[in-house]
Amino acid sequence: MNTGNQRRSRVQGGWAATSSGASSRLKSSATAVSSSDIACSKKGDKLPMNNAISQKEKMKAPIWLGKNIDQVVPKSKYVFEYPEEEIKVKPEDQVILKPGVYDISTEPSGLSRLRYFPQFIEFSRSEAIFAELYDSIEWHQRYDIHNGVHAIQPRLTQWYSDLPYTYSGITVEANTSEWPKALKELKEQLIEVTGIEFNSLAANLYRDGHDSIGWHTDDEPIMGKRPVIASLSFGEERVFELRKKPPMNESGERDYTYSQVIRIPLRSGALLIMEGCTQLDWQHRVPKEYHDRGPRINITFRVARPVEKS
Ligand SMILES: O=C(O)CCC(=O)C(=O)O
Ligand SMILES: [Fe+2]
Repeated sequence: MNTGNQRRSRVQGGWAATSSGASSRLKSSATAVSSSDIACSKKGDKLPMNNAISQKEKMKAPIWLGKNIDQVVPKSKYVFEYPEEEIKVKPEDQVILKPGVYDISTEPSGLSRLRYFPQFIEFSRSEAIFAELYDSIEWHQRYDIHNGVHAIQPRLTQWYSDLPYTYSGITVEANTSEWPKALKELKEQLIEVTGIEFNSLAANLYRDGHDSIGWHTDDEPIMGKRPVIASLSFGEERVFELRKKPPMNESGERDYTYSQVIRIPLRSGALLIMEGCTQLDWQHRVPKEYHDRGPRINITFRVARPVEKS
């Protein structure tokens, strides 16, 4: 509502500016605009009195106060301003199907590298190995601890190493029992092709499509900072997924909504080697599947060394 000393004239849907009000603001910010330009007044019309707007009103008068159809709009008013909020776009999921060496990220921490050999072991041998491992490994049902709560692992496992292994809140004791023959042979074959002296292994038996392993990293201290992990698969094909770790927020949490995801089908006889910073900068998992899947065995060869106490 206009009060006596705040009176302005309404002209064709806009507020008629005063020479000392909005018009003076426009003059100072762009090319000089005369009061007749601004007010679209007929000759002889009276412009509102300058002193009709209080000093306070002039200060808070909105920028569009003097806008009118004849007004020359200073270009600078339409300069595009970038939104302050960061716009995040989730990169498209990638699928790796061809054999090769894949450098999946380069962070300040270093390079994360995968080596993928879909048919490292020929099919008939891999099926024979599956049968041998299924029968000869003493499979265990273990539990994870999440936030103090025990949860049954949706798979069976075994660990072979002179050292105990701690992950997901549980410690699996060292297991110095003799390795099944197939595992000894596979270890020698991998040492030969990689030059890495693997000395430990974790075995998983996924009984069907409902068995899985959740997002995790194999970053147990006994494996060192940039472990090389060689993973062999036998039996039913399952999809192995990796997702990039985003930076932590102020509360130490990570939001994976926009993370890059890589999928790799691991069929019987496939070898996948994770190395460099893959355990630092990425997580991996084998998700549940909702259609029929037969059993699958996965063996991950690792190098475990006692952790030096500082
Ligand atoms: O089953 C797989 O392919 C992965 C197993 C794994 O990530 C693990 O044992 O840490
Ligand atoms: Fe793992």
